Amino acid sequence: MTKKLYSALLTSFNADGSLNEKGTREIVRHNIDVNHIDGLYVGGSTGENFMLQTATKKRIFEIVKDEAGDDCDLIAQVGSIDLQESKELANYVVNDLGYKTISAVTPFYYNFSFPEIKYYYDEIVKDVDANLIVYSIPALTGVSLSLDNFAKLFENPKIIGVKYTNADFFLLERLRNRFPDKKILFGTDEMLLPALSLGVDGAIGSTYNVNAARAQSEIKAFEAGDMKKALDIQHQTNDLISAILNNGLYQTIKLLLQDMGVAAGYTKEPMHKPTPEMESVAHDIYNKYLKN
Ligand SMILES: CC(=O)N[C@@H]([C@@H](O)[C@H](O)[C@H](O)CO)[C@@H](O)CC(=O)C(=O)O
Repeated sequence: MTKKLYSALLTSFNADGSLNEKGTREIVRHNIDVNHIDGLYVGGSTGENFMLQTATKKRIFEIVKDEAGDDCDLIAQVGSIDLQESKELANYVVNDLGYKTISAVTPFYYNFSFPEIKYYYDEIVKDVDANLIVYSIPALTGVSLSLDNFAKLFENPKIIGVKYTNADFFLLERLRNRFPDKKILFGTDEMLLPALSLGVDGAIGSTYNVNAARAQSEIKAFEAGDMKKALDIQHQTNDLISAILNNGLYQTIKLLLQDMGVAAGYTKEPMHKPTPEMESVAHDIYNKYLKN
């Protein structure tokens, strides 16, 4: 399989919202030992990163690096609307922990100009010996980068690609066509097959924590030219994802991991803890789509 599959790593929290180190380590191990994942995207949306204090973010990066070692590729998402925090996190994960690749979400909330966004990225990566992958997720940040915006960001040789979580497949095709040597990792699990057909280098997503086997089979079928099999698998995957989304995304993935024997813990407030109904639905989803 030449296309790489990364899990957007979940973080395990205790009922009181504190970090559950043991559970987070179990999620890492499950991805490596059971999912045979190519890599982990640490500190992203799925890790509930944007609700965490700097010290907690640092502890998670440290735990994951300690647990994973060199067993899989690691990308540390250090983006923040506090540029100083992003630079502090970049310096910590690269110089203290040994991460080789960092990522940063487009700065959001204050409607930054593109020159301010370019400054943000160049500042984050300039003082560390690492490469950076832009994290573009317009639906959640409200920041849509144009093809020319990407071209300007990519002028920095340390900015090696993009985690593209966007339904705009025309822009995706234009990016692939114009930047054949930049890494494009696709972030919408429901649309993996169309993204593969446009030539992405791989995928990063939340549902791969529990559905990596199907995604790997889909990629293998695609690479073997069996589009019918690949589409059949995408249909199965999207039945699963629809059920997960309808039941509560991160809560349900954590409940599914618990059915797999992984202490995935709770989500962080204000996200609600699962209700008995959600727990029952998650068990049904596991039994229907994931039980071996
Ligand atoms: C908002 C969100 O969670 N997006 C996911 C997807 O994997 C998404 O959960 C999946 O496609 C189901 O909708 C990823 O793009 C996010 C991601 O990679 C990250 O955690 O940074």
